[in-house]
Amino acid sequence: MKLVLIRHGQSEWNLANLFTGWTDVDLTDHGAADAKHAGQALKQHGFHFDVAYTSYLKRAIKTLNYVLEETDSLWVPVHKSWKLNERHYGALQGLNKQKVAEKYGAEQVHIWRRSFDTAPPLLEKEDERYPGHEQKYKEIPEDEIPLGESLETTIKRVIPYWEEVIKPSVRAGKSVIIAAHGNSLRGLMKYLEDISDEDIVNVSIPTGVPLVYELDDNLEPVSKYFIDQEE
Ligand SMILES: O=C(O)[C@@H](CO)OP(=O)(O)O
Repeated sequence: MKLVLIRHGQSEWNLANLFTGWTDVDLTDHGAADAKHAGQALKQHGFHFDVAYTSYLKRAIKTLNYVLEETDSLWVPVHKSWKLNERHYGALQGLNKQKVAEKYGAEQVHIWRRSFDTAPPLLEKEDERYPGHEQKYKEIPEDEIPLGESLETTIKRVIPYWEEVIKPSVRAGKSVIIAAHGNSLRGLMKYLEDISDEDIVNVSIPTGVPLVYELDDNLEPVSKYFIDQEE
């Protein structure tokens, strides 16, 4: 069985080097082109999909749509969930990564960006960036609306969604693609590959490049590879 993961193509805030998290920024033209190339590469390698999963954020949704279009799979059911959203970056959202590094030090910024269990500074509920103010998050119980997430707390929402919703589709033999984000996908990779809390610090995922897992009958990964968009 194969499972395809793809991080969205370059977003406006990737380009501007801003902490993004749940901020719903669009793809750049470059990001849209990356997503189309990813779809073309998947098609060349014989991929087609039966079902797709993505987040509530347009950079992932649009990336998925480009991939589905290029693989003649626009018809497939698409399931969206906030549980696949990027890690919420709390009070860092909207700040420039370089400027924050100048103020707090590169090491602190690396810890905020890549550590397993360090959360960013949290938002206040009165903050306009609080997700509870947005229509699309009205379904989330108030005590589950994040004020800022570590990778560890992101995993606590991503993995139940994988186990309860996505995994049954894979187990049923469906060809599944998940279009999501750097840190929601790092959380899933950590779980699938049993990567340690220490080693996950060194894992980053490129934008707009499909990552294929080949899974055995127990859905344990037996191999993984990126599909190069230039091929
Ligand atoms: O800003 C963000 O939300 C993420 C993804 O772009 O950044 P990083 O995990 O690389 O800090």
